[in-house]
Amino acid sequence: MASHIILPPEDADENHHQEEEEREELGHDDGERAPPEHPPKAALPFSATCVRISRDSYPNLRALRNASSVSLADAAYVKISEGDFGYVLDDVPHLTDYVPDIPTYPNPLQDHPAYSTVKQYFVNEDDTVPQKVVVQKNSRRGVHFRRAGPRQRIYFGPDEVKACIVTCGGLCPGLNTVIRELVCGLSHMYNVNSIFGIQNGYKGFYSSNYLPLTPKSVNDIHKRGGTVLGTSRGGHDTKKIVDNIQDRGINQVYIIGGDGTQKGAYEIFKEIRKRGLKVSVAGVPKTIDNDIAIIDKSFGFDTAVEEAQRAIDSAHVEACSAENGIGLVKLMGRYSGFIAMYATLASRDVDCCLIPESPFYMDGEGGLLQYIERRLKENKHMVIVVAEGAGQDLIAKSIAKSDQQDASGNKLLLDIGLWLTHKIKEYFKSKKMEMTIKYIDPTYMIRAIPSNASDNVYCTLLAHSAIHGAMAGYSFTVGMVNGRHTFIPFYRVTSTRNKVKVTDRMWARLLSSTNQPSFLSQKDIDEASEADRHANRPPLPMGASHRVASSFEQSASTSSNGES
Ligand SMILES: Nc1ncnc2c1ncn2[C@@H]1O[C@H](COP(=O)(O)OP(=O)(O)OP(=O)(O)O)[C@@H](O)[C@H]1O
Ligand SMILES: O=P(O)(O)OC[C@H]1O[C@](O)(CO)[C@@H](O)[C@@H]1O
Ligand SMILES: [Mg+2]
Repeated sequence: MASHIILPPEDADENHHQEEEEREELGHDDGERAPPEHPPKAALPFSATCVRISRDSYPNLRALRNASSVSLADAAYVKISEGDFGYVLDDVPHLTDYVPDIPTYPNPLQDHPAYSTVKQYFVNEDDTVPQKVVVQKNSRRGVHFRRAGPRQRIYFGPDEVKACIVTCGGLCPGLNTVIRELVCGLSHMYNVNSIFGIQNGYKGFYSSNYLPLTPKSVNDIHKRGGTVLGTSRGGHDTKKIVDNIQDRGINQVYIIGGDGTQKGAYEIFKEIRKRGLKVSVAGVPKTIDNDIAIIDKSFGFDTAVEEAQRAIDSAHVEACSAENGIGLVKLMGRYSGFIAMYATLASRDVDCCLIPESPFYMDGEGGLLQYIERRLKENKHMVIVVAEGAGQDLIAKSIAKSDQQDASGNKLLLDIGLWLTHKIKEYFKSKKMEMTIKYIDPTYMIRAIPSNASDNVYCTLLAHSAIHGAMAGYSFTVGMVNGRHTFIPFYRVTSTRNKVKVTDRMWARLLSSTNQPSFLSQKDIDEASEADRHANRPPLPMGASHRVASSFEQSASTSSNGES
């Protein structure tokens, strides 16, 4: 039988007595809103034995935190189930973990004219999806996530649901499609009529009126770029947000946004759980940079790569039409160069791609300037694609450092495109070599457009999975893992960022397609491998159980969205 492990919360006081421990484990504090008088026993939605690890049975909690990036406070929300042959389920929280005696209802989809004909429409409660699909003969089964999809029984009555939707962070193609499909899906599949839009990001929870949304009012929005709800950075005030959720009787919260937004969603969930509220929180991960951990790909990414082609094509035309012409295109990617890498691979006209994950240098043997000179002498033109986060260390050396941040605390970047243009011009002037450089910065153009056909379908599936999960009482970030939709614990998508691995075959393909130098020394490669190893190490439970820990270690050896 599977065993279910709930790790205890952080507490420095080793002599804390049992009752307080239990209250804390359930996330209660002594704030204004009193927790339920009798903390309920977790009714596990997964057939499992619940093993609560006490301070005695697990004395080395600080070591756990040190060995992994999950804080001990967050460890209270981690749900791990073990099965045979090294099977581990990294489960998501459920309302029954902390709200007692919730009635359940048959899923109305069983009588729905469209869905009831589907054979095996409902997902088996025990279905899970492996994080790692490439295995060897003797591999342990490894880490799994709960499979998304409609459940036979739901935890909200037909007229009970009051849902809200918020979009946060930067724009991304497909935001409006997700909003549309959440509204239409809730209404058409579960007969929910009370749906509200939160305006302008997190701060809209407490500073703006909630916007009533109906299938009619969102009918055409997927054809438009941006978000009809508005978005913003900053303004996340957990207490105020949850006060408003509680005061307005909202019981399903759909949160669309990137890594920062999902961190915010996690904080909201924790506060909701602390207060013992019957509210599901469903995160839909969004980021054009495709840097969200665990998931195969974020929505809007395909559209962005496609749109980037237009800029690269223009750069190529400009470069080919001038004597020693250089076309330079800057694409988005603050910490991860996925858009630049995929746009380069798709285009085949690019001679050099620079990304944040692969350091480069300008001068001397093997440097960028020498490569550009050689390429111009060979081809008479060249195209360079640079991700906005690339080369920031180089700029910082030559320009007085400005450590500015945006409202969410993200570092504001210096313009690598302008800096490169200047450096390249200077170099060829000193060499007295004729050349022309055209710098194209389409950054906002690639994210302000509506999503393409495949992203539209992807957005629909993500929205539907989010709805099914919330109706079934889970709180989670939805995401595709190895081609299957899953419910992923918040802490998993927020604790690391997905990056291009310069030691993987995909980057090697790029180098072979552009013929650019790798700019990497053996030391850089070793450091990159080490960084990959750390970034991939799941933030979990060294020592919670040898079997669990080793399954996590094993899952770390292959990332789901890195290599093909
Ligand atoms: N650690 C955090 N805890 C709580 N809220 C956060 C945290 N980090 C960011 N947020 C909130 O999430 C929202 C969006 O964050 P951010 O601006 O970083 O964008 P994002 O969601 O990462 O999207 P993207 O980077 O793709 O544009 C902001 O309102 C911000 O206040
Ligand atoms: O200028 P804004 O709106 O803050 O957005 C810029 C950032 O947003 C992102 O697109 C992520 O959404 C980054 O690549 C980029 O640096
Ligand atoms: Mg972000």
